[in-house]
Amino acid sequence: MLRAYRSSDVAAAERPLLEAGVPLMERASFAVATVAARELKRRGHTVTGSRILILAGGGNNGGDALYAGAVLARRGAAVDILRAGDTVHEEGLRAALDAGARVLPEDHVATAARAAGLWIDGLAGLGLRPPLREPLAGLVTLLEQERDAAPDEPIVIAVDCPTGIGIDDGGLPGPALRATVTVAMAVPKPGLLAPPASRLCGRVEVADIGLAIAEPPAVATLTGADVADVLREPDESDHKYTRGVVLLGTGSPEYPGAAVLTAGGALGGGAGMVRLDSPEVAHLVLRSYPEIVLGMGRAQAAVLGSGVPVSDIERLRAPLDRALDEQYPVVLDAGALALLKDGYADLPSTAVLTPHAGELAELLAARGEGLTRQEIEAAPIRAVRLAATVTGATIVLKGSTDLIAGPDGPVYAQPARSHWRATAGAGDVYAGLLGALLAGVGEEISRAGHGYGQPALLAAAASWIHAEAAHSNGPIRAGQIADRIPAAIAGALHG
Ligand SMILES: NC(=O)C1=CN([C@@H]2O[C@H](COP(=O)(O)OP(=O)(O)OC[C@H]3O[C@@H](n4cnc5c(N)ncnc54)[C@H](O)[C@@H]3O)[C@@H](O)[C@H]2O)[C@@H](O)CC1
Ligand SMILES: Nc1ncnc2c1ncn2[C@@H]1O[C@H](COP(=O)(O)OP(=O)(O)O)[C@@H](O)[C@H]1O
Ligand SMILES: [K+]
Repeated sequence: MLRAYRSSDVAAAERPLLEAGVPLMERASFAVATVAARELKRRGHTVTGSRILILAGGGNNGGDALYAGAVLARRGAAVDILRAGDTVHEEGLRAALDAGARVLPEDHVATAARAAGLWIDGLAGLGLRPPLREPLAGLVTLLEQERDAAPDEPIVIAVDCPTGIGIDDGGLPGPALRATVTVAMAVPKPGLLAPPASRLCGRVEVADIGLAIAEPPAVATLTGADVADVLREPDESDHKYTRGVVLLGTGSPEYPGAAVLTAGGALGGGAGMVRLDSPEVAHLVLRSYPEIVLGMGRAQAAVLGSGVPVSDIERLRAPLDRALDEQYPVVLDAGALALLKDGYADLPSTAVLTPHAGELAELLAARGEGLTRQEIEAAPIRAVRLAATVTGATIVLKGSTDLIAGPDGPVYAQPARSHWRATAGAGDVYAGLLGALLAGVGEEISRAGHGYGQPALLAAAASWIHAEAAHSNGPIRAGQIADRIPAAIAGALHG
């Protein structure tokens, strides 16, 4: 699991080590220089003979970059230093100059940026409160223009974070310097995992500088190994009912395919049985999946609303009330979200809402929290947390990176592996898959009260599986994503 911590938690953990004289900056700069050398090699270059631009701001982030410049200059690189800030880390600057680096005159920035094959962004790190002020804002804008104009894009190594991003909230309130690789010191910070800031980070590498943080993470990303831990494999004591029954209240004459796709997601996700309570489209679903059973009945989880138009949502009220009364998990998608606009003031965390940004804006507006779709997209971590707090439910904000928040615990940020996933019906497949995961541990969830944390963890696991199943170098249909879920699960369980 990638665990991201707020900058204040990182600073608090660093303090005693710095007071004890632990050379954190030396370790950090060595990690940056190592990554820089490796990236040059990947492109067929050597450190010797390469031209490198060190962007040194006034804080310790600039210090890291200057010491990294010293290491690279000693290894034969031609290193130019851009002093951005009235003061820079003096020892770092001396080390770089002693190793043969040179300080650029101010009016040479554009020329030096164009000449360098690799830039090290040490303009600002954890101490930054965006948006950038002048002169940094102008400098970053100029560098971005130079990069766009360059025939060969330079490699940009961000020290700790791309300068300008919202480190703790994932926002992008102004200009920021996009990176090829971000070398996160000790731990990632929330903006490295969560959009929109995460889109500027390139590949995130974590440098072990010997710092451990005990606090719970603010944002986390599951890996395949975490998903394997979360899934319960059937054993000799299982039968279809213990595996979990998923009840679908999905699809309608207007959107019949949604019933097929949620059924595909639930069956692919390993439900012991899938029941369908949508008589008007039952025959269509049976044609694709003869495994499904028709009608209401006992269930360990329900999936409601995918492909149900607002004109028809009253039919979802009975299955929703039943899930809430019997305390089993329920996924509320599309049409079912409209049902929540009146009443249902206090939902349990076992109700999992799966809106995209537009649906989340409507849901929040109905609860007196006026956030536009654009505001949600600009600060989505804040929006999912807010939605979880005001509803009590678990929220999955679907997008290029799915963001998942429960009433407590971290926000999970699960990135897509391919943007071909953005196709009609992919969300329906997700809803069905999530239903299967929730049903498989449904009994455990109800027994542990409302199982805080657990539904969010399972929703994050479903996002990982969905992203894996949708991984593709070319177009993919939602039905194909459903078909590839079993292989994605097998891959998580058995590599
Ligand atoms: N704390 C430490 O001693 C260690 C820190 N490390 C590095 O140090 C960094 C943190 O160092 P600092 O706390 O010095 O912070 P920074 O290096 O991020 O310095 C903040 C600088 O940005 C400027 N700034 C802040 N907001 C601005 C805005 N909106 N517009 C323009 N300028 C702005 C400040 O005036 C200051 O010069 C980490 O990210 C990491 O790279 C590592 O060396 C490991 C040890
Ligand atoms: N840019 C993107 N890249 C990858 N996946 C995306 C992107 N945008 C959205 N998605 C995914 O596509 C799906 C869209 O779901 P949704 O909006 O409910 O559409 P539908 O109702 O047609 O299924 C979600 O699983 C979401 O995570
Ligand atoms: K930086």
